[in-house]
Amino acid sequence: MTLLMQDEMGEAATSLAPAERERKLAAALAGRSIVLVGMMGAGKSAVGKRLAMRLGLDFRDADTEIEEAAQKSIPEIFASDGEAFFRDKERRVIARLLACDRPIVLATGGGAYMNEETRALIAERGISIWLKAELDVLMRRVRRKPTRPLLQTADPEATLRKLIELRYPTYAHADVTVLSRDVAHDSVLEEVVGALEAHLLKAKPDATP
Ligand SMILES: Nc1ncnc2c1ncn2[C@@H]1O[C@H](COP(=O)(O)OP(=O)(O)O)[C@@H](O)[C@H]1O
Ligand SMILES: O=C(O)C1=C[C@@H](OP(=O)(O)O)[C@@H](O)[C@H](O)C1
Ligand SMILES: [Mg+2]
Repeated sequence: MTLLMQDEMGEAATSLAPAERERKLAAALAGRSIVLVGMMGAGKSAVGKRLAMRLGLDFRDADTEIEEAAQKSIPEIFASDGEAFFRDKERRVIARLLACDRPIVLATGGGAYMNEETRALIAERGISIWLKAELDVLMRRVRRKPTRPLLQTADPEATLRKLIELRYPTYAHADVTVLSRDVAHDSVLEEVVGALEAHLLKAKPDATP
C-alpha cells in the first residue's frame, strides 16, 4: 500500500530499498528475458552475470552454451567448422535459451544480434540492452585474451573499427542502450539497472490532450 502511494506521488524507483527495487523490476519483466547485445569486449558476459545475480535470475552465455554443445572452444569451432557453422549454432542456441518458461539474463556473442531472425526473437521474448562502448575501451579489454577469432588479424583495431561501423546501426535497434565506460563493473551494472527501470517502470504518457 505504501508502495502504491509512493508511485502515485511519482517518487523515483531509486528511492526504494534494493530488494524492493529488484522485485519490482523482475515483476515488470512479465516473463521476458534480459538480452545483452553489443561488441566484443563491451562487458556482456561480465555484466550479465552480475545482473542475473542482482535480479535473482539464471544467467546464460550463448558462447558458453555453444562451446559446451560442441565440446570445443570458439576458436576451435571457427578453425575447424568455419564462421557460418558457428553462426548457425549461435542462432539455434539463442532460440533454445529464449524458449524456456522462466526469464533469464542472456549474454549473446557480439555477432548474434546481426541475425534478423535472432533479433526478431529477442524482440518477442526479451528486453534487449545494447552495452555500447568506445573503440579504445573495447580495444583495451579484448587485447587481454586471444579468444576472439575475428580479431586475430594483422590490425585488430582496424578490424574492430570496421565491425563497429557495420554493427552499431543494428545494435541501435535494442530497447535500451547503456554506455559501458571505463569504470568498475558494478558502476556499469548500476547504470543497467537504472536504465531497465526507466524503460520498464516509466510512467505511461498522459492520454488526455
Ligand atoms: N565495466 C568494466 N570495467 C572493466 N573491465 C570490464 C568491464 N566490463 C567488462 N570488463 C572486462 O572486459 C573483458 C571483456 O568483457 P566480457 O564480459 O567478456 O565482454 P563481452 O562478453 O561483451 O565480449 C573482461 O575481462 C571483463 O572483465
Ligand atoms: O562479435 C563476434 O562476432 C563474436 C563475439 C564473441 O563473443 P563476445 O562478444 O562475448 O566476445 C564470440 O561470439 C565470437 O568470437 C564472435
Ligand atoms: Mg561474452
